[in-house]
Amino acid sequence: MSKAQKTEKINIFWFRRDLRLDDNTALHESLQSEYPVLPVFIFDTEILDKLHNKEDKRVDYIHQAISKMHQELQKHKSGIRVFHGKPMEIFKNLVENYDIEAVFANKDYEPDAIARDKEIAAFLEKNEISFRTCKDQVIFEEHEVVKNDNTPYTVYTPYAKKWKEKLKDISVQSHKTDFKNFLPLKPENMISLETIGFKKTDLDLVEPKLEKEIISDYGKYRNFPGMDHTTHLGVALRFGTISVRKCVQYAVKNNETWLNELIWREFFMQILFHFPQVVKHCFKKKYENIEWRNNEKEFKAWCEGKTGYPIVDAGMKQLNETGFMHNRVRMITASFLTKHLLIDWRWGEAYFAEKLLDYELSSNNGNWQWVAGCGCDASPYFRVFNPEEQVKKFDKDHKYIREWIPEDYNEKPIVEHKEARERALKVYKKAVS
Ligand SMILES: Cc1cc2nc3c(=O)[nH]c(=O)nc-3n(C[C@H](O)[C@H](O)[C@H](O)COP(=O)(O)OP(=O)(O)OC[C@H]3O[C@@H](n4cnc5c(N)ncnc54)[C@H](O)[C@@H]3O)c2cc1C
Repeated sequence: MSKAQKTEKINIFWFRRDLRLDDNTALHESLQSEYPVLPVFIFDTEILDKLHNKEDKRVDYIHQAISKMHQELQKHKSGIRVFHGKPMEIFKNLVENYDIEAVFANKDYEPDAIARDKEIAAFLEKNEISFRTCKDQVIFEEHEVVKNDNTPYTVYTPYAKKWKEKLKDISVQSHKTDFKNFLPLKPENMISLETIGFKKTDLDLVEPKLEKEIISDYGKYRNFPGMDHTTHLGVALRFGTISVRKCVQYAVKNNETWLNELIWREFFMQILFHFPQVVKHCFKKKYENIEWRNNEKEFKAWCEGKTGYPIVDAGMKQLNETGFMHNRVRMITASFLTKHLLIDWRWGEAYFAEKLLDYELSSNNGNWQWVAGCGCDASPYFRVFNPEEQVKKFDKDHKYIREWIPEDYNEKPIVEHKEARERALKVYKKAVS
C-alpha cells in the first residue's frame, strides 16, 4: 500500500464467509455506491493460529475460492487484496493508506465474529468511516423468526412452520453483480498458502451445483450412506461459495424435505445467537450432571475407527480420509461416543470441528447436543442407537461399510451393546432425575 492511493475516495468490500462474486448482498450494495470498490480478504491469524494441522483442507478451500475470484476480477482490471494478520491491524493500515468512505461486509452471527465486528465498527466510526453490514448468510436472521411474544424458538417444528409462513411474505431475490465499479488495480499475485504457514492439500474446489437428480429424490434416499445421495453443499454454504437464496429458491420448487434441512441450519444459527452459552455448556442444565467416563483409550479408538463396530469405524474412516461423513453416520458415531462410551459430547464435537470440511459451529454444536440428549430440541436420552440395527436398516448390503473399512478388518468390539446401553441409561437417568 502506498500513500498515493489516498487521493481517491473508495469503498472497501470485506469478504468473509461469502466467497462468491455472484448474488452477494453486501458486495452488490457496495458496487451500487458512487465510489469504486476495493475487495479485500484477511487470513485472520487469530483463527489460523488455532489450527494445528497445517494441511487443513478448509484453509486450502478458502485459498482456492479467493484465487478463483481474484483471477475473475483481474479480467475486469481489478482483483482482491489478500492480507494475513489480525483484522484490526489490517484495517489500521487500510485506513492509513486509503481514503475510505465505507466498509461493506455481510453479517456474521457467531459469537467471536460478532465481537470482532463490534471492535472493527468502533474503530472505523472513530475514523468517520461507516461499517455497513447486510444479511446474506441466511434467509431469516435471529429476530425475524420468533414466537408471538418475541422470544426465540427452541423447538424446531414450530420454528420451521413460522419460517415457512414468513417465506410466503417475502420474495427471495438474487443480486446481479455489476463489474463496472471495482477499483482498478495493478496485477498482483495472491499470497501463497505457504506464506500464511499452510500447505497445499489434495482438495480440488469444485463449483458448487444444485443437482436435480440428488435433490428430487433426496427424501427417498438421503438416509442410506452407501447411496451417497445428499448434496455435499455443506462446505459451500459454510464458506458462501453458493448463495443460500439460490438453494432456498431451488428447494421451494423441488423438494420440501431438503428445504427442511436448510431450515435446520438456520434454526441452530439462531439458537447459537440467542444462547451463546451452548458453546461450552449443555442447553439443558441438568445434563451437566452426567458422570462421563471419558476413557482416553476408548476415545482414541473411536477417533481412529477402531471400536469394533463396522458402521462406526467406517464413518470415522470417511471423516478422517475425506473431511466428510454422511449425516446418518454422524448420528450413529456421535451416539456411540456419548452413550456407548459415555464420553463427553464436547470431546466428539471438538474432534468433528477439527476434521469436518463443512464444520459450522452452530450446526456441529446443535447436532452434538441433539444426539447427546442435552440440546434444545434433543432426541430423548433413552434413545440409544443400536449400531447393528442401524446397519440392517440403512446399509443392509454393507455398501458403505465395505467402502471405508479394509477387507482384513477384524477389530473386536470395545464394548458390548446391551451392557453399554444399560450403563448409559443408568448414568443419564441419575443425572437428569
Ligand atoms: C454430530 C453431528 C455433527 C454435525 N456437524 C455439522 C457441521 O459441523 N456442519 C454442518 O453443516 N452440518 C453438520 N451436521 C449436520 C449434517 O450432518 C450435515 O449438514 C450434512 O451431513 C452435510 O451434508 P450435505 O451437505 O450433503 O447435506 P444435505 O443433506 O444435502 O443438506 C443440505 C444442507 O442443509 C444443512 N443441513 C442438513 N442437515 C442439517 C442438520 N441436521 N443441521 C443443520 N444443518 C443441516 C447443511 O447446510 C447441508 O449442507 C452435523 C450432524 C451431526 C449428527
